[in-house]
Amino acid sequence: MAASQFESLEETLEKYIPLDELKEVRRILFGEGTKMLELPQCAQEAARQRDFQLLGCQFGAAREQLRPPHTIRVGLVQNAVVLPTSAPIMDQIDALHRRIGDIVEVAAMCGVNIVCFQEAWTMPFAFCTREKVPWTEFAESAEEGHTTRFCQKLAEKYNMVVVSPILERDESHGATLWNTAVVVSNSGRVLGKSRKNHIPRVGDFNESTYYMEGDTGHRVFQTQFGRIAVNICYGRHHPLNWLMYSVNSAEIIFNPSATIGGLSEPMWPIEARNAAIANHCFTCAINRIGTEHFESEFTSGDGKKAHHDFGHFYGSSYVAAPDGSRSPGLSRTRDGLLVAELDLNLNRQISDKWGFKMTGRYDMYAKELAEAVNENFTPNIVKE
Ligand SMILES: NC(=O)NCCC(=O)O
Repeated sequence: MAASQFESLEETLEKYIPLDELKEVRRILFGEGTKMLELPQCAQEAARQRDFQLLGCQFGAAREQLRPPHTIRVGLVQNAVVLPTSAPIMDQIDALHRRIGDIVEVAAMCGVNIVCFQEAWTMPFAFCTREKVPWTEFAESAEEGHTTRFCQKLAEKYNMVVVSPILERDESHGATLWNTAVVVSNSGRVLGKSRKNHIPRVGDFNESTYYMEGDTGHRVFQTQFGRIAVNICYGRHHPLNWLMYSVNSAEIIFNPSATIGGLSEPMWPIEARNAAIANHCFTCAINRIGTEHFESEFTSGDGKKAHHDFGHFYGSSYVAAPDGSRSPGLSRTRDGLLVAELDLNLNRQISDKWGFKMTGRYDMYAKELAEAVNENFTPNIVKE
């Protein structure tokens, strides 16, 4: 079966594992913390009509005497591009706006407080081509662009924080390009932006042709619903990147991504989940779906034949919790909305239990790392 047809690991497990063993398999693979979340009938019907998967799950926390539950809902959106990559740029962007508008309306029916879209959601993931034209024309101002205006309308209409990862054009700094997530508050105002810290140089991910490593550090955004941060795609391979958002007190770290089966699929279920465990926070990993075809052939610089596509973006978006549990993944092949209810009290409860923030030797790591980046560093190896 082709990768682009295999629906999901969860579906295969359910199909073939006997019911009495499935419970244990699920406990070991996904942890005990997640329950399915009942979503309104009208939302389910709308998702069916609009042809996307709608999945709900719930992460609880123990009741406390002094703090009320801190329950909020996040929405993770994964989607394929709507029009061919050769269509006029504005038509491609507007078609994606319409698709996302339809999905966000359903997120609102499900009571979502914070929604996050996939990396560079307004465009095909064209960086594999290394062509500047026409792809750089998809770039927009983070503060005043057409897409930010669109997200502001959604945010205000639905009282929802919107995390919108785009290709940014920064006119104030020499019209430079960045891979940026814009965070729009539920008031409709732009709260700020966070740029991708780590730029891939692997396989067909030739993004360094277009933009450089981000300069916004590890900022965290205080929203009405909780403190959030955005670790864009390739940053998920860097445990210290996750750590630094957590050092700045993020309660939820979103990881909008674009990645393909041939490259990263076995790593996908582990990295964001491990980050949730290691940092006592929630993480939300989002990946696009589909196969995007580009008119000009490009090579991967590996001696193999030139080709017109990247391979299959495998979706599988999921939420992971600090206790090690995780939601089921969305489909590998369909557009989808994952609605997850989180009790953010779980973060401190797990921190009190495991104490990684206490047992972590940050002073020692900081000192040794400061030495390691020194020009005269020699590795600390004991030899006979
Ligand atoms: N978009 C992006 O950074 N992809 C790189 C490949 C990966 O991280 O799996």
